[in-house]
Amino acid sequence: SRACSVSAVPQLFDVEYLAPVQIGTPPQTLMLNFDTGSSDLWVFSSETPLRQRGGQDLYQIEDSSTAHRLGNSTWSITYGDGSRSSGNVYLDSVTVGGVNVFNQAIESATKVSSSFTNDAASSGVFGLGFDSINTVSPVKQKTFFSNALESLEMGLFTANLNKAEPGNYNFGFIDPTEFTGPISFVDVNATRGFWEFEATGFSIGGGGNGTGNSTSPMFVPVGHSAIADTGTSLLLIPAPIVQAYFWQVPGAQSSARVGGWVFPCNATLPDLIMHIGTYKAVIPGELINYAPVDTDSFDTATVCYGGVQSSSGFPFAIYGDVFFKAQFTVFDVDEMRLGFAPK
Ligand SMILES: CC[C@H](C)[C@H](NC(=O)[C@H](C)NC(=O)[C@@H](CCSC)NC[C@@H](N)Cc1ccccc1)C(=O)O
Repeated sequence: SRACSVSAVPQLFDVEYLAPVQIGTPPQTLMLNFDTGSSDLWVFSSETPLRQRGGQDLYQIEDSSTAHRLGNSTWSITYGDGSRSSGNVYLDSVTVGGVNVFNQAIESATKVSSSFTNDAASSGVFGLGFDSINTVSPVKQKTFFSNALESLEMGLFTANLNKAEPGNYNFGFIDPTEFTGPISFVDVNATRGFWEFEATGFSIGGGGNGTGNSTSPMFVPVGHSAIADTGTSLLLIPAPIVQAYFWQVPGAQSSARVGGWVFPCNATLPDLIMHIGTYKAVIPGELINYAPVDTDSFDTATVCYGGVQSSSGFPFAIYGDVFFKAQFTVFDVDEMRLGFAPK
């Protein structure tokens, strides 16, 4: 089929969104982390050492009649959070929501780091970045989207993620029921292999309880490069913006112990508006209350962790799932652009 849709299921605290992928013949369905911030499709498999498994469903290579080894090829990937995995490469049939790619490179893990072992729900990562950063050696392999492109109605896919309930990824078409108003587009720079774009600044909106000030909030021109990364949970942006935001929240502080900005869970959080070209991406305050850090047994006040944190340490901002819960996003490789619309 020339288009497809697949559900995106949030895990606890929306830390990641997993989608079902069929691999091999007969089809084996695995839940994979759809990640626009990387370009390797890798899975836990029958080659993953027993002590590095943690209950994940596995790609049983020997059970697939269409699997064949990609000779003397290996892969090895490191992610921004320090997690890593590596292994061998097979070609096999992959189907997502009914769209099939016959000889998709599937990277079988013979080694994974502990954060992957400890994540029982995820059987691997489904890269949706640009082929240039695929790690297979000696010959880089293409992503599913890249391989499926010629058979898709339109050369794009969309992300429609939700807080604590399933959303979906669509390939080859834009579903007008998933957003409101016109889609605003911004150019993509794929030089670093990511869906990279330029944001121009921010403003801080009214509180969640409609106490927004009568005049429109002041635009602050803190321009920055950013990548659209569905594989990152939070919205990581320049420290001055995060500071200015949490200075509006009584009791908020940047905690070295916790490793980021925290605040009283009963705080009313203002909206954060990221300006991208002429588009104003509103992230409602309630999405910025990411999760409780801990409950102080001596009083009801609990400490909560910000869904917006600093991107210092990275060469760009990382617009992760907190952003995609608020904005319908189009990843358009035909026109090399990203599209955003309110939901
Ligand atoms: C430290 C490694 C740097 C970041 C770089 N690696 C990358 O850029 C990789 C491809 N992408 C990533 O590490 C990031 C994007 C760049 S962050 C600087 N996205 C993917 C990540 N969020 C997905 C993930 C999924 C599940 C578990 C953890 C992480 C490299 O290999 O050089």
